[in-house]
Formats: sequence, structure tokens, C-alpha cells
Amino acid sequence: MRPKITIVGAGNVGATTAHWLAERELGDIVLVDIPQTEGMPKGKALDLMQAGPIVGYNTRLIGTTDYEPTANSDIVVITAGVPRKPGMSREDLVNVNANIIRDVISKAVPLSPNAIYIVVTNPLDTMTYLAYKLSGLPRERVIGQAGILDSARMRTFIAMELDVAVENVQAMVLGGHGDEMVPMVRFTTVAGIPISMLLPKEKIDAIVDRTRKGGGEIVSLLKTGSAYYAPGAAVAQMVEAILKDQKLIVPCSVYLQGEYGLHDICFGVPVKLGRKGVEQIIELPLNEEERAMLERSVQLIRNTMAALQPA
Ligand SMILES: NC(=O)c1ccc[n+]([C@@H]2O[C@H](COP(=O)([O-])OP(=O)(O)OC[C@H]3O[C@@H](n4cnc5c(N)ncnc54)[C@H](O)[C@@H]3O)[C@@H](O)[C@H]2O)c1
Ligand SMILES: O=C(O)C[C@H](O)C(=O)O
Repeated sequence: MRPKITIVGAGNVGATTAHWLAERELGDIVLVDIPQTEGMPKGKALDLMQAGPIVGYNTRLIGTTDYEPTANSDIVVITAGVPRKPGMSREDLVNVNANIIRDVISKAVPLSPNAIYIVVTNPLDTMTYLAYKLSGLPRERVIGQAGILDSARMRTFIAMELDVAVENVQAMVLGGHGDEMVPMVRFTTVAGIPISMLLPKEKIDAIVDRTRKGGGEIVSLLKTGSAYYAPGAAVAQMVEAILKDQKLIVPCSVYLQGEYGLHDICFGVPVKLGRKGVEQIIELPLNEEERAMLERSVQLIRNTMAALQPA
């Protein structure tokens, strides 16, 4: 049987994720949204299927406003939620999106108790934490997407600065998916060459700053919402790594139980993704400066978690 991938939220990120995934022929896709959207998820699913004969893929897509067709999914991607507008932080979305996560988890998990859940809704680390707690699932099966996107932004900016192929650039952004995220300059290389040998400190600092504010840069350009092409591609990479059991090492937000000295928080760290979800958490030795940045990122998430109102 073909794997079943459910995407909850058929908006910009959800539909774009479906697009990237359909092309990869990883499994059947179910796009779900709320009843108020009426035919929208069905329309997008049908439209994407009709691109198949042209592009050359055979992915089956279903659009729906009820959860029945999602039953027994292998993967459930949660993109349901409100995006920010210019002038807002991701953290401003905490309570409106917490209610959406509560709704989604209560409907999706009973029908797909064995699925791996990928959370995309912002503020990412707090929504992943809420999904993990409400679902009752093991931590390796509730994973937040952020680090792949943030690292991709950093890789893009470095490739632009050096005029080299993006594939040559390796970067790892850890920590929370907020403006206090932690780009790991020490572990950033171009064709294996440390970035510090290729760019002066001021240029590296400017790239780090632009990476941290990368989501906000897109929001201020789009004006009506936030990024979706790169976020959707990041989710598709996670889905592929899981379904193909790739053992891919990428940064993701996961519930920590002592790793990096942290407890009871979802936080972006390097993980190994395979068919069981998070199969390993990799602990990097941090220097004093990196540890201090990490602590600031932790504090921002803890403040957001403290702002969560009860259901
Ligand atoms: N983690 C990341 O890297 C990342 C990247 C981009 C966007 N995001 C976040 O993803 C979320 C979605 O962004 P978007 O641009 O797709 O927004 P969007 O408004 O285009 O789409 C959101 C969709 O969610 C649906 N929805 C709302 N409540 C729902 C519910 N209870 N059940 C099912 N569907 C529901 C809406 O009807 C809408 O179609 C936002 O919170 C945004 O901040 C995160
Ligand atoms: O910036 C946002 O609000 C959306 C997303 O988290 C992003 O980084 O693009």
C-alpha cells in the first residue's frame, strides 16, 4: 500500500508542501481544512492532480474538510494556523494558534495514532510542545520543522555572497525558531572549507543577522502573510527522509529530556530522521558564546510557553 501523508491546513504552506510532495511521488496526499473553507481543499487537490500528466507524476490527492479520509496516515503535517503580518512576531500568534493545534490534535490523533506528526504552525517550538503534550505520543513522533528552513536561508545568503553553488554550502541553525535562533558559524563550511577562512567577520555577522530575521524579511515583502515555498520544501525533505528511512541529519525541534542540559522544552537540535521519526539526537560540544546564544533562545521559548492560556 502507498504511504498516506495528511496535510492539515490547505493554505499557503500546506498547499505548497503538497505540491513539492506530489512531485516526489512519496505517497497519497490528503489535504484537510476547516468546513468554512468549503471546496478550497478539494479544489487545490484536484488542481494538483491535474498537473500530474504534464509534469509526470502519479500522486493521488484528496481534499476534504472532514478527517475521515486521513485515517491511518503514516505522516501528518500540521500547517493549520494563522501566519503573522508585518509588525508582528511569531510569538504574537501563540494563543490563536494554540487553539487551532488543540483542535487538530483532538481530531487527527485518534484516527492516526501510529503516524509521525510534523508541526509547522508558529510559534513553532511552543506549538510542537503543545502538540507533543496533547497527543500523548512518544517524542520521536512529534517533530517541529524550522531548522532546515533557517539553515537553508543561511546557506542561500552565503552562496549569494561568495557566488558559489548552494550545494557547496553546509550550515546548521539550532535553537528556537525565533529571532534568537542560533546559527552555528563554527560548523559552517563551503566545500569543506570553514566559512571563517572565506569571509571576514563583518560579512559573517551580517549573514547571521539576516538569517535570524529571514522570516521577517519575507513577511515585510509579502505584506499579507509569511513564507511558504522554502517552508514547504523543508517539510517535504523531512517527509522524504522519514518515508525513505534516509537517516538524514538535519536540525528539527524536538522535546528534550536532558540533551543540551535542557528539560521539558521543544528546541531545535540536530537529529537523525528515519522511518521511526527522530532516531537520534546529536549533541554538539558548544563553546561559551554559543551556549550564551542558546540560553537566550531558550528564554524566548520559555516566555512564550508561559504566555499560553489554558484551553
Ligand atoms: N515553521 C516554519 O518554518 C513556518 C514557516 C512558514 C509558516 N509557518 C506557520 O505556518 C502556519 C500557516 O501558514 P500559511 O502561510 O499556510 O497560512 P494560511 O493562512 O495560508 O493557511 C493556514 C490554513 O490553516 C487553516 N486552518 C485554520 N484553522 C484550522 C483548523 N482548526 N483546522 C484545519 N485547518 C485550519 C486555514 O483555513 C488556512 O487555510 C502559520 O502559523 C505560519 O506562521 C511556519
Ligand atoms: O516568519 C514567519 O512568520 C514564518 C516562518 O516562521 C518563517 O520563518 O518564514
